[in-house]
Amino acid sequence: MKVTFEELNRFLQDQFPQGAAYGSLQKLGDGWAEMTLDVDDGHLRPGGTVSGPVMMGLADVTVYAALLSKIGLVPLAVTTNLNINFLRKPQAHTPIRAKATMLKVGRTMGVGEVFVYSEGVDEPVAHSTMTYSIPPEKYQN
Ligand SMILES: CC(C)(COP(=O)(O)OP(=O)(O)OC[C@H]1O[C@@H](n2cnc3c(N)ncnc32)[C@H](O)[C@@H]1OP(=O)(O)O)[C@@H](O)C(=O)NCCC(=O)NCCSC(=O)Cc1ccccc1
Repeated sequence: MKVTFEELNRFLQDQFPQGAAYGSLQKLGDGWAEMTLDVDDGHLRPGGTVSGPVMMGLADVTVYAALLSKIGLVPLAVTTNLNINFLRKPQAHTPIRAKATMLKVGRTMGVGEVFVYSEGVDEPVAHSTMTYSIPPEKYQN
């Protein structure tokens, strides 16, 4: 593991303070991460359900966290592909939780998957796969 929970949390707070709107880091392991988001009125769409971009944003930053656990604090690692299936309707005003796992991390790219859950419901509300591009060393800081 290239970074601890505390180091990554500090990095996110310093470099990406607006990221709190996407979710907050809860757990970090070697190649995996969990983040949650407290759902409020601003996250809802017509019909009173959590909007797709909200779930997608949480999924994206959770894979970012899982990737950084493997490669260290690399700000310019960027998403180049994201597929998502919205599987079930999340509960309104109930936190959503994302659990991301890296499937492969190479020199130039990382592939991860993430499940999104609505708290209190066992089955996932969304599933996403993502590819991140890892910059060459000269662009890593
Ligand atoms: C850069 C690249 C991924 C690849 O470029 P291409 O031209 O296809 O390939 P090329 O190899 O020619 O490279 C050209 C030059 O670029 C440099 N280089 C720099 N960085 C990288 C890198 N990472 N990967 C690779 N290269 C990198 C590289 O060294 C080279 O420099 P050089 O000519 O040798 O000196 C491009 O397709 C792109 O930017 N796509 C859009 C991605 C995007 O916007 N995603 C969404 C926002 S992120 C998000 O939302 C998630 C999030 C949000 C918030 C918080 C957490 C997570």
